Amino acid sequence: MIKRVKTGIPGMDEILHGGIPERNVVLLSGGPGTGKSIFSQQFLWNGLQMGEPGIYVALEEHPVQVRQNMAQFGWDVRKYEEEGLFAMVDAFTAGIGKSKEYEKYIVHDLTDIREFIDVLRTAVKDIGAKRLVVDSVTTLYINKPAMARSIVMQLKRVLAGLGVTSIFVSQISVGERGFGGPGVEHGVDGIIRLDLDEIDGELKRSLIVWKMRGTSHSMRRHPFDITDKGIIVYPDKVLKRKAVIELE
Ligand SMILES: Nc1ncnc2c1ncn2[C@@H]1O[C@H](COP(=O)(O)OP(=O)(O)OP(=O)(O)O)[C@@H](O)[C@H]1O
Repeated sequence: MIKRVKTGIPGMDEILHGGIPERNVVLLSGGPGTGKSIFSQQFLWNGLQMGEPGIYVALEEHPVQVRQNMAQFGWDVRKYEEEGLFAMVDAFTAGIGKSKEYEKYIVHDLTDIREFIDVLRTAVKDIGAKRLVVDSVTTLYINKPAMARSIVMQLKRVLAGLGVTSIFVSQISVGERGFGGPGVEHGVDGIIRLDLDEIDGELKRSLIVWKMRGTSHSMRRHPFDITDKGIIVYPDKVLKRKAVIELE
């Protein structure tokens, strides 16, 4: 029996037939505002509630902002940071400004993937992390798409080797069909895609598990909502992009 890591996101583990197989690297792909950051923060918060330490690698937003955003959903990570069960990796400020005074883990040069990996490895070992989120992995290779696969594979080797289950956030454009480029898509162990579609004059959220090595999973497109408590997925409903169908 493979071990699974429960996302704890209502409805999501049913779609994954129990959870994400341990050590998988999952690409969480979607356009702007589709809920990628909230999904991955909820994954880490739920891990903390289950006694699994986690790491959030912030490349898109200031770590202070990330903590604030999480607290809005009731996910106040500061206590866990003090207890050494949660770590924020600041890959946003490059250590410029006040950050260097209170951030413990800082990546100074994003073009140096070795430094990036070293900081992650140190953080994982320090807190005994079981879960890790890179938000977003796209930022690491936005200016060098030819390096995308190599960067993702290096990260995957190190993280899986350390026993961590990871979510890599992948940013795509509105209407883009893929998930972040062929090199990356084939390299990762799983792909979950979040979508936002205008249907009858209203934006509807849905997600689909496109692949997940090590397990069967729902092959349907499921609607989901974002609420004050985070994401809720509806495993008994299917979004046909024209209408929501209730399953028996
Ligand atoms: N409390 C809330 N209740 C309902 N919806 C919310 C709430 N807070 C945020 N949202 C929705 O979540 C969206 C932002 O989600 P998130 O930051 O996870 O997106 P993202 O996919 O990471 O986007 P980007 O790639 O642009 O950073 C907002 O646009 C809003 O629609």
